[in-house]
Amino acid sequence: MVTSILPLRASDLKVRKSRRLLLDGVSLSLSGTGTTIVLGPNGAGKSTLLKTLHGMERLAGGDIQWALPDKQARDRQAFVFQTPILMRRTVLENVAYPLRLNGTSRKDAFRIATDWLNRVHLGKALNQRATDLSGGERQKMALVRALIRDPEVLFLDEPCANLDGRATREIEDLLQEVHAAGTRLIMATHDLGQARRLAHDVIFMHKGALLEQTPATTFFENPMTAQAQAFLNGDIVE
Ligand SMILES: Nc1ncnc2c1ncn2[C@@H]1O[C@H](COP(=O)(O)OP(=O)(O)OP(=O)(O)O)[C@@H](O)[C@H]1O
Repeated sequence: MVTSILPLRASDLKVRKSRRLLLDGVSLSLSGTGTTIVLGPNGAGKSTLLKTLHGMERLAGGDIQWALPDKQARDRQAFVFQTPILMRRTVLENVAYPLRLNGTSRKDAFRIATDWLNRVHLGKALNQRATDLSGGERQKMALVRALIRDPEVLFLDEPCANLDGRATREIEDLLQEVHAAGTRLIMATHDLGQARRLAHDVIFMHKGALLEQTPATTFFENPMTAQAQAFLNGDIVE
């Protein structure tokens, strides 16, 4: 019996907005293990790629196939945005929300949410309004809200942008833990140091095209394309 939504196979994806192709024929496959980091210069299409794979963008062409039917695949994925979406409720209610939607009782949802919040040292903030949290706290809250239904695949779009070193480290530690527990991570970042710390393989995007998908060591030591070499050198990538 097939129980995993992976592998994911995407072929010739095209996404068009305002007559511009934001994804231009992207094909890739993601198997069951590892952490994939999506790199590329500003505007390369990293966010668009993640949102497209998660089913948030309308395809102008191409095809996305999960190993299980779409409904099951959707239920077993989560997405963390660069700027967390906050409900005007308490931290506890925010984190418990996906479980409540799922039909979990209020008592059980609050208990599980409390455990998760303690795990990221937000136990003292349970009853605060989410909107009163700092940037790092908001992102930790968004991350545990995404994790609370134990997704098999977690997409993250620049989750540590604008965070200080300590908050970044806490989030990376949690990501390492959930990866070790079996969650497949696919994450865009601007931070090359973070990419080196977390990546098992790298997708390199440029102008809406996927130029490389290789193991991280190959990418960092021996990138194939001139654009990736320039990017790694800190040059302007044209
Ligand atoms: N709704 C839209 N309409 C038109 N163009 C858009 C739209 N959304 C994004 N774009 C453009 O599509 C391109 C790809 O955007 P995307 O956010 O996917 O890139 P990115 O690699 O994540 O960039 P960044 O690193 O700056 O976050 C950019 O040039 C962006 O300006």
